[in-house]
Amino acid sequence: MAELLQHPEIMQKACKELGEVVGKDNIVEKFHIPKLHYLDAILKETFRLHPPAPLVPRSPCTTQTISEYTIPKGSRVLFNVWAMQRDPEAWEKPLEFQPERFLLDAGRGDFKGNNYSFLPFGSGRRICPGISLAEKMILDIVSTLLHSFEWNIPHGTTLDLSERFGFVTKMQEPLIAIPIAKYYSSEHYQ
Ligand code: HEM
Repeated sequence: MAELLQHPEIMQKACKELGEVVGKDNIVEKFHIPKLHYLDAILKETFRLHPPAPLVPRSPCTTQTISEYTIPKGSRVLFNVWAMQRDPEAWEKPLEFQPERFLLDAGRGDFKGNNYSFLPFGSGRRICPGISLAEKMILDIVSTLLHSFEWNIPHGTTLDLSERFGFVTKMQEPLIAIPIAKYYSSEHYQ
């Protein structure tokens, strides 16, 4: 939501897609979600720039040598997914919020951990088992928020997208956004 408020043109495109797929005075339902390709690209771009779990831990069960590094058995290794997903060698204009990059190359947004420059849910045998639940819930919630309300930040304020680094990434300052009802009928909000 913060990135969308920062990029009104992207928010507008997402709302246009919702208007076409869901219809102006209908509520979002489960069968609409797989048709929301642009919103899905927004979710992937958000996970790329702001992975909720920025460090993925591993511990080798035997001593391993990778390039000139020896990693002793049992040591704690943290994969910095946050940095990997902003690597300029893997991503064009890595610091820009551009959902289109996932529309042009759908394989890049694979959550299964096969693409080592995009690992928001980890990879391998300890990969997150909640991927499909998380993806469905977030798309369900964000699509409903966008389709039901127009969003603005409070007058005279600016958005601060800086993050608090930790086990789970959070915004440094909580997002404050003001909803304005979009539907004519109040039934939709009950
Ligand atoms: C935005 C949503 C979520 C994100 C970004 C996320 C991310 C992650 C990541 C990065 C890992 C570590 C994977 C690895 O070590 O390779 C993980 C592990 C795990 N996640 Fe999630 N997760 C999310 C939601 C969920 C949900 C909804 C559930 C359960 C309903 C869940 C259950 C788990 C469990 C049980 C593990 C540990 C798996 C293991 O160690 O074998 N996660 N998650």
